[in-house]
Amino acid sequence: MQTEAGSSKVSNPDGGSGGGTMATAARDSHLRFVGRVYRLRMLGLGLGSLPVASVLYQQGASWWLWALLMFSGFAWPHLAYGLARRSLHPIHVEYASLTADAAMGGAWIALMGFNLLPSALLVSMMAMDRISAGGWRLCLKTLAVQVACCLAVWWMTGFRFQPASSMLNVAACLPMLVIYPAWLSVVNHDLARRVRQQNRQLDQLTRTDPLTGLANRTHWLESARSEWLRFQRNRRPAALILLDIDGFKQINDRYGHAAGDQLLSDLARILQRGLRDVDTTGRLGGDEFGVVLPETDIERAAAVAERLRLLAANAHSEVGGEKLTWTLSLGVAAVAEDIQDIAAWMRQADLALYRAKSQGRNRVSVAPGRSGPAAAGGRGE
Ligand SMILES: Nc1nc2c(ncn2[C@@H]2O[C@H](COP(=O)(O)OP(=O)(O)OP(=O)(O)O)[C@@H](O)[C@H]2O)c(=O)[nH]1
Repeated sequence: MQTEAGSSKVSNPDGGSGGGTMATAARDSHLRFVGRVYRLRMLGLGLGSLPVASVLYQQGASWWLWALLMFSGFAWPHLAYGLARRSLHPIHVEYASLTADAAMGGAWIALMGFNLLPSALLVSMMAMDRISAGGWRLCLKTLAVQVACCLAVWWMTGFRFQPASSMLNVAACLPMLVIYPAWLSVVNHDLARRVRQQNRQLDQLTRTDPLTGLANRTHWLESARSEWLRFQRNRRPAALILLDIDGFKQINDRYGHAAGDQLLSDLARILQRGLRDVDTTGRLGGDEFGVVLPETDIERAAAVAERLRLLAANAHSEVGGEKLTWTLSLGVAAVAEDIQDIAAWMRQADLALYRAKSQGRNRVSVAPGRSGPAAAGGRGE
């Protein structure tokens, strides 16, 4: 509850600057919060009525106090829910209702003559509820209202003070004592689980290219950097492949941007099928993709690049009922002692890719390194 209550501070229910969608999302989130508080209020006030009823019974209370108890215990939760749901600002109405809950709690404590156990139970359960809904700030704010209301009613009822709790009072407290904290824990646990799940989804979104589902540039570079670091520490081999669709601009111009997008997705599928799970494939931007190959020397990386080239050359994309064939150019570079950082490693692979393009495209070019001079794979057709 804390999370959604907190979100009200940044959202704009009027939709002023954030637009209609944001306002609707904020309202939905506030209504979910209202719904959760409604269920808790029904349970809490319903169970809380029992100890109060036990004290009223002992006092031989008048009918209007019983009527008031029926209202606050069983009618008020529905009224508060209806008011919040109908309001343009459900969150504001809900906070007002939470404050009213606290005021009623304070009044009942005074009306019970501070009967010790029921009073302590009401104070602690309401504090738990407030902290869960809005943190310490809401708790302290409503506590002040609770104390003020308690003192006012105490004064109006002639400062009655009967703190002794009977066995009946103790028994009447038990259902609330047992059920309410357990229920609140379930609700909070469920909420924490949902927040964790949303964080995971958010994390996934920030790492993924939305069109292809591959790693985005930032995530891919992190992966390349960790391989570079592993080489620095343990001298474990690794290689990068940078690849680019040949003449992608013409394909876009001729068949349209949507066809180009489809081709990018097809390429992503080919790369995922043609590589190991430990390899990281990412879209670096436009039609440029990269592969990080851990535990792979330059010869094996060149063979992998050649396999990808052939897979792409033999595949086709369906564009408007037409079969479209396309090719890749690929540059390969292995990590080596003279590569000072990830930017230098990328530069090597990029130069190799540039060479593959300038030598006629649809080919693999390997960066010159300690393993030998620059080499280029053939067209294969
Ligand atoms: N469909 C589509 N096109 C994109 C996207 N991002 C970039 N592009 C286009 O990709 C094209 C890339 O063109 P270039 O960098 O000239 O590459 P190319 O045409 O493949 O030329 P070479 O690489 O030299 O073979 C540009 O026309 C971009 O507008 C995208 O997300 N979807």
